[in-house]
Amino acid sequence: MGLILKAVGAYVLYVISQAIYNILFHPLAKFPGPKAWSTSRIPYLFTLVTGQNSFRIKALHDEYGPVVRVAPNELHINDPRAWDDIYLRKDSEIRPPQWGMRPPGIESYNVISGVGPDHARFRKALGMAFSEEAVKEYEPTVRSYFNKFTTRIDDLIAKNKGSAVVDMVKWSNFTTFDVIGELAWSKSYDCLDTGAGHAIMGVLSHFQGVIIAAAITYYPWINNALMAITPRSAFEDLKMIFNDGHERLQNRIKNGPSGHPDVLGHLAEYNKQNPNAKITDDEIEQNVFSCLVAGSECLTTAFSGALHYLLVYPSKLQRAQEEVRAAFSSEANINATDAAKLEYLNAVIEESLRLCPPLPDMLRRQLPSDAPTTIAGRVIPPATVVSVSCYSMFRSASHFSSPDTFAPERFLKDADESAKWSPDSPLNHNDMAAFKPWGVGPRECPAQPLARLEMRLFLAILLYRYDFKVAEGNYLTKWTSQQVFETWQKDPLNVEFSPAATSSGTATPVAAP
Ligand code: HEM
Repeated sequence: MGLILKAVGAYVLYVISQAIYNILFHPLAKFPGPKAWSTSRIPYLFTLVTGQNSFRIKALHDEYGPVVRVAPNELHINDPRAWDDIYLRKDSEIRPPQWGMRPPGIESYNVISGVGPDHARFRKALGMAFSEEAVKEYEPTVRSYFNKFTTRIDDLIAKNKGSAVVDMVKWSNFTTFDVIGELAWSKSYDCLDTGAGHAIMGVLSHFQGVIIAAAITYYPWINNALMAITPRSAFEDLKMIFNDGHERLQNRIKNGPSGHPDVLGHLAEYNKQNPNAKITDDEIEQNVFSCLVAGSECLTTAFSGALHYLLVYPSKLQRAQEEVRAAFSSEANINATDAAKLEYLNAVIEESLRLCPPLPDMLRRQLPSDAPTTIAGRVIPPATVVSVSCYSMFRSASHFSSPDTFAPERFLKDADESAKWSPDSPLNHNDMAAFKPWGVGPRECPAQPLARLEMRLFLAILLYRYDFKVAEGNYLTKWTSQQVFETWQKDPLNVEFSPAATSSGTATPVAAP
C-alpha cells in the first residue's frame, strides 16, 4: 500500500513539474493560447474525441490571433503564408508519429502512412493513376455509375407518382464508393444495385475510432494496456476488409480490367517502368484502401455540402440550374470537359469546399528537430508540431468577408464591382491565398482531377435532370452543428427530387446555414 501511495505521489509530482515547465520554460512558452491547453495535451484530445476540435480551434484563433498554442508542443497557424512555409519545406510530408499509424497486423505502408522514399514511390505511381489523361479515360465508367444513380431516383419517382425523397448523404456515399471500387480494382461494391452499404463501408467510416486510436497513442501506457485486454475478435472486421481487398486484387490480376482502364492498370504500368522501385502487391492493396477511404468520404462530403448549401440558398440553386440547362441541349451531352467551363457551377463547387472542407483539420506536420523554422514571419522552435486548419482558415473573417455566407460569386471572375464596397458583402474581400482545400506540397491530394471530374459531372447531371428541395416535413441540420472526426459526421440530408420543370419560380432562402 505504501509503495502504491509513493508511486501515485511521484506521478502527481511529475505531472505538476511538467505543467510548470510547459507554462514557464518550454520553448513554446511565449506563444499565446489558453493555459490549460499549454499545460497538457488533454484539452486538445478531449475536443478531438468529442468531434469539437475544428470549432474550438477556430474560436481560439478568433480569441488569440493567427498563431495559437494548442498543446504543449503544438501550434495552429491561421495565416495564408503558412501554407507554403509549412507544406513546401523539405521533409514536409512528415507527420507527428502518433498520426502515421498502420492498422494492427499490417506491415506495408501506404501513401498516407509512408514517408521519405516510400511516400515518393507511392506518389509517383498514384500520380500516373490520377493524371488528367488517366482521369479522362475514367469518365465513361464514372458516368455509367451516375446513370445508375439517376435510374434509381427515376424508379422511385415513378413509384411515388412524381417525386422521390432520398437521403443524399447515404446515396452520395453509395455512388462514390461504387465508383472508386470500379475504378480502383475493376469491381464496384454494388451499393447502388442493392440499395445498401457494403460491410467494408462500416469499417472504413469509423473515423471516430481512428481519432481515439491516435489520441491514446499519445499516452503509450493506455495504448499498451488497451491492446493487451482487447480480444483478437475485435480485429475481425478489419481482417475481413483486408481479406476482401486481397481477393479483389487477386481476381483483378487473374482476370484483367473489366473493359475499362483502372487504377491497378496504371500501377502495373508504373511497376513496368520502374523495375528498381516497384510497389509490392501488399503495398498496392494498402494504397488502394487509402484511395477508398479518402476518395469516397471526401467526395461524399463535397456532394452533400454543395447540395446542402444550394438548398439553403434557392436563388443560387436556381442560377446554377439555369446555367446548366442553358449550356447543354440534352442530358446525354453533359460531359466533364464542357462542365468545367460553367463558371457558376464551378463557383458553387469552390464555395462548398470553402464552407464544407472534406478534411477540415488533419494536416499536422512535424518540424525538423535540428533547427528552428520560420513560418508566416515567426521563428518556430525545432520539433514543434504545426498545422493549418482548413476550417479556421476558410471561415476566418480576416480572409473572407461574411465568411459563413454561401456566396459562389466570390469565385466569379467578373463579380459585381459595386457589391465590393459594402463591408458586409461577401465580395468585399476574399483572400484566395488562404483557400487550399486540396492541401499543398508533397501530400497535396493526388486525386484532384478525378474529384473535380466527379463533382462537376454529378452536380451538372442533378441540376439538369431534377428540381429538388428539402423534403416535406424535414429540415436542414446546421452544417456546423455536425461533429468532425477527421471528416464531417454527416446527418441525413433528405432531398425531394422531381423531374425538372421547364420554368422555375422566384426563390427565397429557407433556413439558416
Ligand atoms: C473534394 C474531394 C477531395 C478533397 C477536398 C481532398 C482533399 C485532400 C487533402 C487536403 C489532402 C492532404 C492531406 C495532408 O496534407 O495531409 C488529401 C490527401 C489525399 N487524398 Fe484527397 N481529397 C479529395 C478527394 C480525393 C479522392 C477522390 C481520392 C482518391 C480517389 C483522394 C485521395 C487522397 C489520398 C490518397 C491522399 C493522401 C496523399 C498523401 O498523403 O500523400 N482524395 N486530400
